[in-house]
Amino acid sequence: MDARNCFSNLEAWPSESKTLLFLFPREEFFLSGPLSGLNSDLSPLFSSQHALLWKTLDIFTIIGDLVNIHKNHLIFTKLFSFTPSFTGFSNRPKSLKILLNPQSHKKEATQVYYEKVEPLLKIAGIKTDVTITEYEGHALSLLKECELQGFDGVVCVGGDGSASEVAHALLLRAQKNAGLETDSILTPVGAQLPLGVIPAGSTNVLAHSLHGVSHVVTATLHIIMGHIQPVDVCTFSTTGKFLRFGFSAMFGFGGRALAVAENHRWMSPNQRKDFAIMKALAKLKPEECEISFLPFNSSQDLEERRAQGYPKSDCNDQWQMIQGQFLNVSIMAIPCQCSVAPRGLAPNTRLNNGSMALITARNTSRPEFIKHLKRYASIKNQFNFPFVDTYTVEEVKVRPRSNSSGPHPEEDHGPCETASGNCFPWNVDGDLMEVASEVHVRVHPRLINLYGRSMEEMNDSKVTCSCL
Ligand SMILES: Nc1ncnc2c1ncn2[C@@H]1O[C@H](COP(=O)(O)OP(=O)(O)OP(=O)(O)O)[C@@H](O)[C@H]1O
Repeated sequence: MDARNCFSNLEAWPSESKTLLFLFPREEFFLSGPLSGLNSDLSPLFSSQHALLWKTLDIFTIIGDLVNIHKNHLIFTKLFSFTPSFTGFSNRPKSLKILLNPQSHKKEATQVYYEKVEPLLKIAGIKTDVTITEYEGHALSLLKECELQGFDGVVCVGGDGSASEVAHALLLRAQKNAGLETDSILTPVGAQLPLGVIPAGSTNVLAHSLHGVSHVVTATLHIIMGHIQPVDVCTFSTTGKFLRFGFSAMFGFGGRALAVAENHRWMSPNQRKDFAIMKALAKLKPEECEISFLPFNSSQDLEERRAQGYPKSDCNDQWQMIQGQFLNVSIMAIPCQCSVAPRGLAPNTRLNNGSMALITARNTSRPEFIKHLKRYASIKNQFNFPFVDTYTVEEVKVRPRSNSSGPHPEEDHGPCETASGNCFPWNVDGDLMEVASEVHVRVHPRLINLYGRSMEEMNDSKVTCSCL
């Protein structure tokens, strides 16, 4: 029903204060009229953010004198109160642990939090405990030990690297709490607390994939409403040793470009990103490797598969293998949407379908590879190239055949040198992971709950309106 139809009967109402409960999924409405008696805390809602708030909140209560409805405007003579109604939102948090990376992107996370996020959390009556991280890995070490009893969720304000570090830390903590060995994690247990992601980084792939947009207020409102979205997570291990949890990874071009960027941290984030891509393209080289993968068996119900126990590494007969020279290998459990790839780096995967996209780009000419990269920004199919293959998988093993094809270790975009020999750069959620040998990636369905709602669910929901 059109939300405006709900109001057609209201003209007959006596002109006194009313309490109205409306359900307007994704409708855009504006309030206007003197806001007399309105709690001053609420005023930010009616300034620059109000249109967005109305679009995003599903249910809210208005107490005031409604005198007219004109197009999308609800006109009040008085407005005493305006509060989101949380009836039925059982996951709505009351207390949150906030981890804020002040160094993300152009160092704007602190301002973003205190100007845009905190006022909304305050209005919603949510208590917060903020830690501003002081160094890389601070969130991880803090979440190992800190008391989380009494918190309903953890929120990360930062970019993908920070969000991934916090997700990794929450999952590691869950394994320890469950008494599980963390040296080699085969069947991990899920994180105990949901994670909210406030985008304040340079790419914000996780927030974009969750909300369809990288938008601070939208992300905050999902947290306030307690919208929970289960999300698949990958484990990365090498020679049987667990390395980390993560959502996506790139090997080859994607790993090398990140390694260059990390070596030029002194540049501004945008400059660094452009420089790294240009340099990695200029020195484009294929990696000789063997990739084995276990195709996703979608015919089996997820629950059934979980009950059978994960992973299925022992089903050796199902494994497939490809080998040769690859310019890039992407392994993604989430769509990885971002401004340069609005449909996603892996548009065919979903947040929680229990599978990963394996996308391989074999060796080709530089212009052809660039054409493929440019397609990510367009509406054309980025995979429609003879050298690109896509697979839907549950597990992948990437084994670089030798280090000889890579450039000299002194160059900052090739295999790096460690005490144990050369190693290869991987880009895991925007973080550099350097590994000398085979990397084994497994997907674990719905291992973590994130605050948000998948785009498919939002698009599927029916527009309803109920007036009480
Ligand atoms: N105070 C700090 N100083 C330096 N590094 C930090 C600090 N706090 C956190 N970090 C680290 O900074 C890394 C990158 O941060 P983050 O991902 O938030 O920003 P970004 O790289 O700008 O964004 P994106 O990953 O979206 O491109 C994270 O891995 C995190 O561990």
